[in-house]
Amino acid sequence: MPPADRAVRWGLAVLALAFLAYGMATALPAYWVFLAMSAVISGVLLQSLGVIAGQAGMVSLCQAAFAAIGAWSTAQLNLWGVPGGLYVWLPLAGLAAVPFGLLIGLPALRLRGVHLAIVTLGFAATVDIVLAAASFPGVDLGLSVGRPAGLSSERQYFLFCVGVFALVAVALAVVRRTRFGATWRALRESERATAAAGTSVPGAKLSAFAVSSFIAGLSGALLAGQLGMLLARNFDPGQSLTAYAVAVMAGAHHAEGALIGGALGVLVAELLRRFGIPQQWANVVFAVGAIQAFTQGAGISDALRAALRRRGGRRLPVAPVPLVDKAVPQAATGTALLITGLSVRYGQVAAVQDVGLEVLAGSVHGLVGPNGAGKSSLVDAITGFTACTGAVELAGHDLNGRPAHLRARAGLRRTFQQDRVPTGLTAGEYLRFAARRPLTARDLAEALGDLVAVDPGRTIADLDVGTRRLLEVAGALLARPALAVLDEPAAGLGHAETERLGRWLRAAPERFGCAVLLIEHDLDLVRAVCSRVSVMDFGRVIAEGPPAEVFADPRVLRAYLGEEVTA
Ligand SMILES: Nc1ncnc2c1ncn2[C@@H]1O[C@H](COP(=O)(O)OP(=O)(O)OP(=O)(O)O)[C@@H](O)[C@H]1O
Repeated sequence: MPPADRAVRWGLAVLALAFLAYGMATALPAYWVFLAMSAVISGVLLQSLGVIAGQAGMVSLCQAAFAAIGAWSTAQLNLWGVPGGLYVWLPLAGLAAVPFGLLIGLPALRLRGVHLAIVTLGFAATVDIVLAAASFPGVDLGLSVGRPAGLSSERQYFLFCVGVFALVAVALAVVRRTRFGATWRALRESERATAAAGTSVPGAKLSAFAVSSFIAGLSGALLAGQLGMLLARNFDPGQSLTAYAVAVMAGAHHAEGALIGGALGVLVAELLRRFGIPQQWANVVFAVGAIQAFTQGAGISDALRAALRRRGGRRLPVAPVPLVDKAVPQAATGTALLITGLSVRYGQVAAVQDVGLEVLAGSVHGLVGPNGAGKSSLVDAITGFTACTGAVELAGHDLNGRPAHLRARAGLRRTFQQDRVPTGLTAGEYLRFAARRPLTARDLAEALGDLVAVDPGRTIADLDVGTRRLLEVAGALLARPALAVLDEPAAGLGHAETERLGRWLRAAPERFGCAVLLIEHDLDLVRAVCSRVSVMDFGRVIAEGPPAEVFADPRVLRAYLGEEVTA
């Protein structure tokens, strides 16, 4: 969708929310306004989960603890009488939660899944114990958190909460369009692919925790303003668990999902109360909803958006445009990649042994060999994903000891044999994320029209594996690296797609100013696009030269056919 259309759509959504909120504030009885306010505040907490769990794909079971820190800070600022009232205390409360978010983010650098869940739940329990022992500031004195003059009535405060929710929603929507936002969604799918695109995985995880804890801190401050007097049980670990289940069920990574989740949380609790059913049953309802969302791979907001998309019909594909334009960067000269004495071991297995390889700048160099020859291990070692001995130089710069994302930033890009393209992004978002540079509409149209043949707005989850593979190649080349290492890009492609890929690879040095190291089992493709080929067998390079010579080499025939061949 063009940015102008998106801005109009967001403007209309905010306007609709403002009208709805104003209508509710004026028409509903005071009790229902209070409930609606609770729903919106809980919606803000769910927005924080939308970042950490929904976008970045990390489990966090301590969001209520971050909210507690926000609420505690608000109560303390109230006790100190810091000027500005809630307008000032609110952002300060959000900021107060950030150091704790970063602290919890640190174990997340190494832990995933259930291990991270245990660490975050442990933090929630710790905060609960501390709060139970030392009550909120001002509570012992009977001092409740005051609201500024303009927010004194419940109706005014409800509208203020809606305003904060809308502000967070718009800010998150803006971030979502940026490379920063795309990074979180890429992280969710594959840390290796995120690093391969030149992004620091620790940085991405910590930033997600920082933003998420800030938003959770805001929700705590809003709750402090709503209740005035706070108790530890407002933020017990059970609240964090329930919030996680509701966020998954509702799809809190979208603003409407967070709002629906907040409303469901309040409505289910209210219904149970009216029918005299214990409140714990609400958790059963949300757990079932979360399981349903996990199995479907989509929460309520995703399902709603999918239904709207179906009603809106399919978009027209982008028209193909010619591949070569006039402003072609010149292919560089010299050496793009120089490897000397490189070895990789996995315990007793010597996967790569003392390999030397030179890829000339501006060339397409093939790397072939039978299964298990050590090609992928060599690629992992060059690109910083596997420990190795030996030296790797990119365009004269020593890469030894550098982590994968810094090698990518230095101009060494790669694709993966396994499908690692982040499915939550659209094709256009992925290319912008992978390219790490501003792409013109023409860049996008050429990549998506000529190589990949897909609309930039299509979500990658809807694309077949072959199309995703081409998209990954396009992303690596559009980054204009010094060297693009492509690990079996033609695997799973049809004949027409392989031909398109071949045309792109042949044109890549001239068009993108890069060299290509092509690891491939399709030897026809290798013959068609490579100026030189290296052949590996049992971890060593056994032959190197122009394709015609190499494929006639008896050692190569022996490696492939597994039998003695006389020259
Ligand atoms: N993580 C690992 N642990 C132990 N051994 C491994 C590991 N990865 C690869 N190997 C072994 O290292 C050797 C080289 O494997 P590698 O995957 O690099 O070969 P390849 O040429 O890429 O094969 P293919 O064409 O099938 O992808 C093989 O003997 C393989 O079994």
